[in-house]
Amino acid sequence: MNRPILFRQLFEHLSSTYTYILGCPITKLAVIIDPVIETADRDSELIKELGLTLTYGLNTHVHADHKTSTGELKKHFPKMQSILSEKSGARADKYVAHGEKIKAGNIELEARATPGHTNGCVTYVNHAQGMAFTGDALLIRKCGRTDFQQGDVHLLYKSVHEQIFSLPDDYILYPGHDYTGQTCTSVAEEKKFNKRLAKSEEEFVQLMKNLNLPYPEQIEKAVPYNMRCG
Ligand SMILES: N[C@@H](CCC(=O)N[C@@H](CSS)C(=O)NCC(=O)O)C(=O)O
Repeated sequence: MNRPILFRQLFEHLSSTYTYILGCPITKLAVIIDPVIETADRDSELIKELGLTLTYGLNTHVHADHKTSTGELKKHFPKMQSILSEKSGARADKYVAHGEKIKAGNIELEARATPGHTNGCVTYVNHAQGMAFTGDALLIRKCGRTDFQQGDVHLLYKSVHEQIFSLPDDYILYPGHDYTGQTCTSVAEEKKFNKRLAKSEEEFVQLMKNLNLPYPEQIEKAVPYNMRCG
């Protein structure tokens, strides 16, 4: 019998960020996706309680709204390597290219480049469990903004349609944030109900131009920190 993977979805309330832990039940090797500095102690304690050893700390992109805790987590798990897209232009221990696979025991994540929110955004797909971690490329019923960090509205539309909406309808999508209390969605739901991306490209571009969102509160500290944090 195939034993299920260990999986946790964790929330950091200052930036409304989701952090994910995926662990192999046999080898006890694990990865963490988008960990936040404020919750580094909570996350490392949980990983230890679950008997896991972190091998990789993945940032889906260079975050603008919070500091990553991959640097902090390396103090608890010295063998852990931080990972970012090769297109991120930031410091990391290892860089991933589109199509590359990240493995930790029986956990396998396919890196799919989904630029547009930033140029180094990656969606990680776990085909065995039918899950994808979209970072800020796709949020539940909406998507990441495109007004800073090399944001590109046309590229985001293409990324989501070609790399996320092309996944099987029943794959569960786990976002980088949610501001309304929701936790996950599915490819079928987002293709039908996403208020931005279920529209034509022209409508999407107009809508994104008129979002008028204030900049994230931590942007000035977070971006330079995340650019140099390995
Ligand atoms: N108020 C938050 C920032 C909210 C925000 O801008 N979120 C980003 C993702 S983090 S850079 C985004 O793309 N939002 C899209 C949207 O439509 O909400 C803070 O100050 O941290």
